[in-house]
Amino acid sequence: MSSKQEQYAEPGSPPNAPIVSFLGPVSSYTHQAALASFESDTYDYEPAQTITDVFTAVQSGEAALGVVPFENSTNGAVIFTLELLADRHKQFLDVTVCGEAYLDVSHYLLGRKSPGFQDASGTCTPTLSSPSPAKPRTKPTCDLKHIERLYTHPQAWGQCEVFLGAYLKGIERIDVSSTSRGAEIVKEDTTGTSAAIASGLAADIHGLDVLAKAIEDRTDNTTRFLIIRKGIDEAAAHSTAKKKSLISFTIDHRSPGALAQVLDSFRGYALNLTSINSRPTKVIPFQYIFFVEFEGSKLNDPSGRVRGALDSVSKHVQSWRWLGSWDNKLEVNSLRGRGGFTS
Ligand SMILES: O=C(O)C(=O)C[C@]1(C(=O)O)C=C[C@@H](O)C=C1
Repeated sequence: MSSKQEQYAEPGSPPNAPIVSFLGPVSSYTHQAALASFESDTYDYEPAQTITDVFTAVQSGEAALGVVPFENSTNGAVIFTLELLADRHKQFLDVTVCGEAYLDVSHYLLGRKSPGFQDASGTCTPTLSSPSPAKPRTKPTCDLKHIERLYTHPQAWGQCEVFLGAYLKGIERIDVSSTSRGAEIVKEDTTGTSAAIASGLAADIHGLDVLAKAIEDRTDNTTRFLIIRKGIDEAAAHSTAKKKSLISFTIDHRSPGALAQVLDSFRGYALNLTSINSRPTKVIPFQYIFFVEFEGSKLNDPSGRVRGALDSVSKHVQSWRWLGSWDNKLEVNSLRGRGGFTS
C-alpha cells in the first residue's frame, strides 16, 4: 500500500478516540474535507453509507462530529442535506451545525482503459441540436467508446456537463450515494465498460485507470461541507472569528409579505444574509420550509443584534429553528480570480 493509501484508508487514532462520521466510503470528497478539518490522530474517522447515517450517528451520540456536503459552487445546494436539516419528523432535534469546510473539487473520470487504446482527438463533434458545443477544459487520456455506463453522486453530474456532453453524450448515468462508492462499483465491474466520476485519490485507492483528469466545467469548482454535532459547542461562545448562523422556518403562505417580513428582520439589525434555500414542507403542496444563513452568532452576540433579529423573526413565522452558529471559513479573496468557465 502506498503511503497515500495508508493515510486515507486507516488513519491512526488513539483507542476510544471520538468518532468523526462522514459520507463514505473512504476517498469521498467528504472524507477529504473531514481530514482537512481535524487532527487525524485525535479522531477516529468512520465512513457512513448515506448522509442520513451521518445525522443518525451524531444524534445518537455514537459520533462526536459529522461531516456532510452542503453546497457546490457550480451545481448548488445538496438537497439530501437540506432534507435532513428540515427534520420534518423531529428525528434530529439535537443536531446543530458547528463548523464548515471548503474543498476545491476536481473530478476525474475513472475506469479501465480498453486494450489497445489510442489517444483521443479531443474534438467535439457539432450536431444539429448543438451546432457549436462548449469546449471542455480537458480531453480524455484514451478512447471512451467502450464506456457503457457512468456512476457518480448526483451532485457531480451538473459539475461536469460540458465534458460529458462532448465525450459521453447519451451514456447511461447511474446515481450512487457518493463519488467514492461509484469508484468502488467500477472496480468490481470486470467487463471494464463502466466508469465513475470521482477524485484522483479514489483512482489511487481503488487502482483504477484515469480516463480523464479535471473534467469539471469550472476551475473554481468548490464544495462547502457542514460539520455537525450533538448539542451546543460552549467553546464557540468565546471564539472571536467571524461567524455565520443558519435557521429554518415556515410561514403562512396566504399572508402577503410574510417572507419579506422575516428577511426584513435581518436588514433591521444590519445582518448580512449569505444563503437562502427552500424545500417543500410535504404537508401542503407548494408550501416551503425556508433556510436562511446570515453573518453573526447566536452564541457570541455582544451587540444583541442576532437576538434582536431572531426575536423579530419569531413574530413573523409559523415555526422556526436555530440550526447552529459557527466560524465563517469562506476566504472570499481565495475564491475570486481563480478563473472559471472556459468555453
Ligand atoms: O460523493 C462524494 O464524494 C461527496 O463527498 C459528496 C459530494 C456532494 O454531495 O456534493 C461532495 C463533493 C462533490 O460536489 C460531489 C459530491
